[in-house]
Amino acid sequence: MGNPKRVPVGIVGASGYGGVQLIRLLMEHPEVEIVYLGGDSSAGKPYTDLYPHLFHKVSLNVEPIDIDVIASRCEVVFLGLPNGIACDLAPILVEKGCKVLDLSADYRFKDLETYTTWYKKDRTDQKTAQKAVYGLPELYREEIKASPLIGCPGCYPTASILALSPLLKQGLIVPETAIIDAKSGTSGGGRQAKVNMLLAEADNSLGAYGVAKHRHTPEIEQICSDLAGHEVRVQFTPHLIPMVRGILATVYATLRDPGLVREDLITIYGAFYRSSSFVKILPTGVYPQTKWACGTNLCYIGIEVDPRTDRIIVMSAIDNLIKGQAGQAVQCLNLMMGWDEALGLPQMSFYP
Ligand SMILES: NC(=O)C1=CN([C@@H]2O[C@H](COP(=O)(O)OP(=O)(O)OC[C@H]3O[C@@H](n4cnc5c(N)ncnc54)[C@H](OP(=O)(O)O)[C@@H]3O)[C@@H](O)[C@H]2O)C=CC1
Ligand SMILES: CC(=O)N[C@@H](CCC(=O)OP(=O)(O)O)C(=O)O
Repeated sequence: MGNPKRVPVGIVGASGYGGVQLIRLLMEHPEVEIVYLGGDSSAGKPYTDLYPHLFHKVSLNVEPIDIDVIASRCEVVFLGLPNGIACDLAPILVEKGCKVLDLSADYRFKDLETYTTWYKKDRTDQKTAQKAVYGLPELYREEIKASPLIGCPGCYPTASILALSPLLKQGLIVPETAIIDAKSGTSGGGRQAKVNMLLAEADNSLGAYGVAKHRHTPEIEQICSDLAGHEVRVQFTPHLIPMVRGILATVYATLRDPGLVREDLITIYGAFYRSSSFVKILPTGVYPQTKWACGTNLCYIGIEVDPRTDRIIVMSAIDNLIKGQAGQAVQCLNLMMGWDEALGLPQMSFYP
């Protein structure tokens, strides 16, 4: 029997990287109890068949995805599934009174036409999608508190948007000049086997992919447009880098006022993120490394200005599986439940 005071939580897609990261975080969270783990091909297996090192922590089996079972047992449901599946499950779960946090792209877009264009899936859940809030607490804290359904951001958008937000909100850059050059570790691609993620393919190499067509572009543009108050287009290029965890996004943009120096911008960023304890603005001349963020829910931001080109260069580092995925979802849950936003979320990496 579990502690009856804890909130019963289910994880659908528990066998994936997002799922196992949620388990790690939620097992240390004082207010919740995991009561359901759901999967597809892994259904029926003891969870520790999939992640044997957790044998002393997790005794649950993976169960088939049965919406009535999930809704009857869980007050909160995390969906860590491939894109295009949550939109069939979330409307029913929300209708049955569950709070839902979707890790996929299904509830990130206000405009479902944009979703359909990029994700090639027609949607019939417009009513549910309207209730969804983009799960980036640093920008939408109050909206998250009031919503039953959170569309948690993608990993690249989290790093990129946190780097650009103060600039766009305060009109400090020419928005169309923004270029995002981002690198991700291979866990960003999930646990399912893919040829480009084989050690022999990815190790000792670095390359771009999805150039001028990655699906995170419209997601980043949606939030940038919201911040700027008009439509914004950005150039986003992701790269796969031979490490397991972490994203480094380096963002370039032209400053409207060439008189601004890096110390001014560090002050502006510090003020913008004053109430956001997970965003760490680095001091003058310090640039972030992914290792500092790995294992934490932090986003480290370093700022530089090149007076020869009048460009600002903002470097943003996160752990793609924590601030870029499972940790951010737990941060949102804390807000939805009225708990301390930082509850159960790690703030110190294992570095060095
Ligand atoms: N990895 C990352 O850095 C980030 C990922 N995301 C997003 O989070 C979501 C989960 O990602 P991640 O954990 O990496 O993915 P994984 O590939 O590691 O896991 C996918 C999960 O979905 C289940 N699944 C696969 N196909 C189906 C299906 N047809 N029906 C039901 N369940 C299915 C799998 O179950 P089984 O194993 O039992 O078949 C598994 O539990 C994705 O939408 C991803 O885009 C968001 C931010 C960052
Ligand atoms: C390295 C790698 O493959 N990364 C993934 C991004 C993961 C993610 O955040 O994807 P969603 O928007 O689907 O949630 C990719 O580029 O497809």
